[in-house]
Amino acid sequence: MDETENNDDFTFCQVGESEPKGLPDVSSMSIKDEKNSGTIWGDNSRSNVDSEKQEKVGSLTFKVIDASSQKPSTKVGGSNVGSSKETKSAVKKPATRAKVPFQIGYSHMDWLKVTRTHPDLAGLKGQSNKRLIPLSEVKLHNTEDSMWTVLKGRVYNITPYMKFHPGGVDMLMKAVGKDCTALFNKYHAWVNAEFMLEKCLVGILDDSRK
Ligand code: HEM
Repeated sequence: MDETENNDDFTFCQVGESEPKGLPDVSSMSIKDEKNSGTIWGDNSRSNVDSEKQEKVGSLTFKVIDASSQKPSTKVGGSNVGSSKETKSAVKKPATRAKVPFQIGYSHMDWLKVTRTHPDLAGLKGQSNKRLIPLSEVKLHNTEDSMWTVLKGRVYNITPYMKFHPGGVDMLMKAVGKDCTALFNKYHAWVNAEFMLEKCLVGILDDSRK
């Protein structure tokens, strides 16, 4: 078989015998039951804890330990094990992502089909999509029949994409007539909009003009 057809491209890495340097010896550590010791850190590390209080989130009860005056003696790879900051950040609620009901005919695949079949999604009517466009012109396109946005320095006509947006029309409306790069990155920096909106490109943002 030709070597280029060979799918067997796994990379194996040999694990050496020696212990990695700079890590604590975990074999000597022990995790004690709450009933016996009250903590999983063992007795020594608790001696300079400032205060300890019980807190409740939903059905979970946990202890918040304020060790702010503790010296950073147990640093491993840049993180201070058992610091009060870390203990508290575990309590932080995760950001909720509202699920938008899926509409038949408006899936990602449906959108891709539209981009392949529609002759002029951007509404260019023969104009070049390399034209330099000032933000003032983008701002004018905030009506239902023409909605423009700026994303990463490019100007798009997102009117045809509205109903296909998995985050919903209302969310995408926040992008209309302005630069939505920050919002876009906040919600989904991983989305390849350059590819998805390729056919909606109307021009390049002109930074030199207002
Ligand atoms: C302008 C270009 C945009 C494109 C091409 C786009 C595309 C997408 C895509 C492909 C998803 C699904 C991502 C996934 O499931 O991992 C998504 C979800 C989402 N988008 Fe956008 N988006 C854009 C702008 C925005 C803006 C400006 C906002 C906020 C104001 C926003 C808010 C959201 C939210 C909240 C979701 C999550 C919906 C869910 O989890 O069900 N998007 N978007």
